[in-house]
Amino acid sequence: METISLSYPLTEQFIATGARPQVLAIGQFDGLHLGHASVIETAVKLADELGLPASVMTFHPHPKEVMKKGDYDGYLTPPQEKERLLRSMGVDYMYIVEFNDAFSRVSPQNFVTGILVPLKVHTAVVGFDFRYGYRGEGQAGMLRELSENALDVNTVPPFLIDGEKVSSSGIRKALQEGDIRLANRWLGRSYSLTGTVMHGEKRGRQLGFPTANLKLAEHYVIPASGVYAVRAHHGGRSFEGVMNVGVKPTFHDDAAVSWFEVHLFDFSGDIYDESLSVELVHFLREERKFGSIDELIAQITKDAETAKSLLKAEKA
Ligand SMILES: Cc1cc2nc3c(=O)[nH]c(=O)nc-3n(C[C@H](O)[C@H](O)[C@H](O)COP(=O)(O)O)c2cc1C
Ligand SMILES: Nc1ncnc2c1ncn2[C@@H]1O[C@H](COP(=O)(O)OP(=O)(O)OP(=O)(O)O)[C@@H](O)[C@H]1O
Repeated sequence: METISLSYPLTEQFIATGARPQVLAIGQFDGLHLGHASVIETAVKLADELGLPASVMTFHPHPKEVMKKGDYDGYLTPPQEKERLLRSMGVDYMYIVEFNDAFSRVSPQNFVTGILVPLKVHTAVVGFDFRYGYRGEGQAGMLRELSENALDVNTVPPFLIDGEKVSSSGIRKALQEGDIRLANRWLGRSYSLTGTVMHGEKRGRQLGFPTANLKLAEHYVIPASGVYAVRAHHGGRSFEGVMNVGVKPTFHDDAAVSWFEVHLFDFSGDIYDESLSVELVHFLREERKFGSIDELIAQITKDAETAKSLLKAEKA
């Protein structure tokens, strides 16, 4: 897969060299959840049938971040993760269109005549509720007409689970409320955070539970504080473990910033400054203030046992 950064208006040089008949899925696609997968899989299948490349167009930064909408709270899948997932779905080209104030004012007509037509899009694949252009005034059904029949449109019906439309906003809400089960079900995989291992407060080792403190690599949607059973990936190897997301109230009265501390089972070694990805598989409990260190140790010992049995049950 090739990743191509674009900004509006497209340059003459890009139009001359980069445009090709293609099947293009368009959307924000933050999270690449099961609803997004149904749109992208439709594009990949259609491209295959037509013998054309399959491409995906997405926008960065997140429009809600640029528009300073109050409810913007980070990425479910920052660009690098989106790239990795799209590659694994068989996409040939990923276009990342720069989203800024000026782009937010481009009309639906200009989005079509200034981007889709010069890109030589053969078929645009979009979800039933896809909106584009200034104030989201453009609808899926208008794409063909706005292009003067230069492109076809394939509109994908809603992907529902238990009668509800799978959506990025639903996943954000579930993560923030500690409903990791629903978030993971809608994502079709476990929510994952990637970061660099930093020095912590050096207390973990004394507790008998050394922890890798994660400095998140991107502005992620932060899941609810509490303890999670996790699967972690480091340098091509995978480990199971437990993670605490929170402020460590047993030791701090007024901490404002969350820590992401992972204790990996069956691991010893120095991984400071290295990259670690952590999949949040189950929510175990809320973070608590313990009256003594012994009580905290006893609870973490129980957390580790619970995590091991839940993760084992999952593999069976
Ligand atoms: C599985 C797990 C659960 C934890 N639960 C809590 C908790 O409920 N309350 C709390 O104050 N700290 C909790 N902690 C955080 C520990 O206090 C922390 O790991 C310890 O302070 C060591 O971190 P440090 O070396 O950065 O100080 C938990 C840590 C882990 C690994
Ligand atoms: N559940 C779904 N079923 C079918 N298509 C979907 C679904 N969710 C999103 N899409 C489509 O995928 C593309 C990307 O959508 P977008 O990222 O805005 O979706 P979303 O998950 O509903 O986001 P949000 O919750 O922030 O509105 C759009 O074309 C949209 O119509």
